[in-house]
Amino acid sequence: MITATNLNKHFKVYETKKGMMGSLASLFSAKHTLVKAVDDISFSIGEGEFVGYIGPNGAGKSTTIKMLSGILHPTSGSVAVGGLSPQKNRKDNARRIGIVFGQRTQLWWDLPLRDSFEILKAMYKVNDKDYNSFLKLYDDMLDIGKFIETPVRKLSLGQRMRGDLAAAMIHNPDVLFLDEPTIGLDVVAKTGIRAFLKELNENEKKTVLLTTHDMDDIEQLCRRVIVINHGRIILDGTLEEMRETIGLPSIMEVQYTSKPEVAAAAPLGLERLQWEDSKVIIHYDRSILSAPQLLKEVSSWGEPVDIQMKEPDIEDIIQKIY
Ligand SMILES: Nc1ncnc2c1ncn2[C@@H]1O[C@H](COP(=O)(O)OP(=O)(O)OP(=O)(O)O)[C@@H](O)[C@H]1O
Repeated sequence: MITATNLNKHFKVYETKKGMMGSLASLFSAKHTLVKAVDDISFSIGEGEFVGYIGPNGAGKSTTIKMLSGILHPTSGSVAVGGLSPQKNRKDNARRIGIVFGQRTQLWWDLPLRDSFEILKAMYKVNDKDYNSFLKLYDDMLDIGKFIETPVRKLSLGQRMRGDLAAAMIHNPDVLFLDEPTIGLDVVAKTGIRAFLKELNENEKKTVLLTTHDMDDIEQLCRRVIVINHGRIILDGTLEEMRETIGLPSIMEVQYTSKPEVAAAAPLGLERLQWEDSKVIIHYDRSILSAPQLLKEVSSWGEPVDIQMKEPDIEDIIQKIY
């Protein structure tokens, strides 16, 4: 369904000098550095897959998505969506894909949400019957009926994101590219968006490529993850394989009634300890040390009043892969 073959995108970044004369000189200077934003990557995603595309800031995720959606041309190599090149068949590709960039909106800021939908309906030449089914389905799944008459600028971030997701699906594409769709959302809004994406994949059979910095998105939605760093793929496999390869650390935060007395001899599997007054943050390898074993250990250090389990950030995971 989606393939990238020996894909490269290199950007020439020209050296800029300070001051007016410097800026003028830079115009004629040939000095530049080459940024290999995407560096010889290949992958293939089948119909109906839900794949997490993860990596630290500047890894090359957005650049890949921009090439898959036809916004950018590869320096070399190729991409195909449903067998077609997005660069050579921009219009056909646009009908087949939906895109959401969490940091930007494709909705018209001052218009009610419904007007944005109607503009997109006209752009994609969606007939009335399909449009009405779309409105019904997305009201059921995202509750958009509640705020469809509200100008986009007055929507909460969670509502705006739901509007953006619905807008990306107005022409019923088979493939969805999502670049950080849960960024900045609170827990409740994130849960709603995840439930919607799960339904879209499982019931509507959409193929999804998701970029996120939130490990919970990955855990709850993706069976497969592609990890990219410095433009290169460093891991492509199931979540279980990623866990095995990395020995994924888990985090437990324990709040005590007073400063705890941590035992000098750490149990096997405990990797890192951080103190913040009466709170202790523990990074541990759960393939060696189970949560119940750790709970028993931390209970002997003092009187816990609150215990929270956390997943590591994507950045922690990438660091661990290296
Ligand atoms: N138009 C451009 N000109 C020059 N360099 C660019 C351009 N676009 C991206 N880059 C560089 O390419 C690299 C990859 O950027 P990209 O936006 O794809 O990363 P990302 O993985 O999406 O990061 P983030 O998680 O921060 O969004 C970075 O070093 C970035 O500075």
